[in-house]
Amino acid sequence: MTKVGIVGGTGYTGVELLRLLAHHQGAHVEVLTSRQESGKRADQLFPQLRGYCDAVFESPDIERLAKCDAVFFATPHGTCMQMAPQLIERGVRIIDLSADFRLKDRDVFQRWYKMPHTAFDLLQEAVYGLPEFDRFSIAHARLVASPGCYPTAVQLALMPLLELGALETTGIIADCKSGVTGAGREAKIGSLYCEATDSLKAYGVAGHRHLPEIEQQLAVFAGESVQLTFVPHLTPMSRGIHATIYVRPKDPDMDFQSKYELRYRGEPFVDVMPAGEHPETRSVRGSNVCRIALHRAPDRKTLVILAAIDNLVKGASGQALQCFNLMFGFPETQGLDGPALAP
Ligand SMILES: NC(=O)C1=CN([C@@H]2O[C@H](COP(=O)(O)OP(=O)(O)OC[C@H]3O[C@@H](n4cnc5c(N)ncnc54)[C@H](OP(=O)(O)O)[C@@H]3O)[C@@H](O)[C@H]2O)C=CC1
Ligand SMILES: CC(=O)N[C@@H](CCC(=O)OP(=O)(O)O)C(=O)O
Repeated sequence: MTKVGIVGGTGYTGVELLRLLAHHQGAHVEVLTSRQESGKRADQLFPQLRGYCDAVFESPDIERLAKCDAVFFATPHGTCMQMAPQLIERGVRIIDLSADFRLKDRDVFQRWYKMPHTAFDLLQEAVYGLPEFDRFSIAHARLVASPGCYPTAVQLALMPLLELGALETTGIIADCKSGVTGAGREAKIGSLYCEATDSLKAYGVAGHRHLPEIEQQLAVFAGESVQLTFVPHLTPMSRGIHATIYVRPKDPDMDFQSKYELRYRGEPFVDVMPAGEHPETRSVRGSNVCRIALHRAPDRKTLVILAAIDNLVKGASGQALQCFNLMFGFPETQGLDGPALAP
């Protein structure tokens, strides 16, 4: 059994990792941390885990975590960078769900996250954990930076055409909607039922911290800088991300559908829907799948790309587990099989 640690086991992504790992044949949760719930059994706080998880929360401790083969950090930004150097030195492989190692440029990180980066020597080594782009590097990584939820949907939606050099690389618009679990489990006024329900609002229009992450990665696909307008919205659903992306193809007559089908052929977690379909967040609820559909706008010059993921699965814990499987030689779909929970 591969010994796994989870730092931040009481958060939405930490608990989702526990749910997914319950179906994993080759991993055992050896260390599970929470500073606030230390001493309590996980299945006492989260009864859905009764019969599946015998782990007990403990405070994060390097010596305990160093006994694991892999440690997932399901923690706020700034936590993993404090512990990662010591754990990597001890031979532990790390999958970080936070943004600590996603941005390659330390100054860009510090500007957007408003904190000093204390482990910047690991920034270049960290592998960005999007398996559909580079599963080989993930498989060999000591440190994987699991992508953000919005960036996952936007990248999978745009990667095929950017790789082909088929898009105008300015003026791309990504209009994205997220469920409330995207904001984490910590008590915040904006996440209260009465604040979030029966309403929809944009936020971060002037600049959201996922913008530099998305632009960094799109530039890797395109081989040139890509300029994007990214507008996130909070929607009254618990899980899900929906991205509506407007692009200008260089050749509007290109057969986009077949390019996507070809690019994602054999990908277990990307579903290119038949032409004319519309992905729904409920069709990916609880699943690691990103569903994509392509539509030509009536002007015939604009292509509209739709993508739906579950922010807690393909947008976070599922993708992190997919990376773990690649790193430890398990089938990539281990613990991630099965259809979504819809309706
Ligand atoms: N929610 C989502 O949809 C997504 C989240 N992410 C990222 O994943 C990470 C986790 O997100 P999420 O699960 O929503 O967060 P939550 O706020 O729900 O949970 C955070 C967890 O981290 C623990 N924690 C907080 N501060 C520290 C600390 N200083 N040291 C150790 N543990 C700490 C908390 O437990 P305790 O305080 O008891 O120790 C808690 O278990 C974040 O970086 C987030 O940005 C990425 C993609 C999607
Ligand atoms: C709805 C909501 O608040 N979503 C979060 C992003 C989700 C997320 O967790 O992204 P990271 O992994 O980069 O932290 C936000 O906009 O800040």
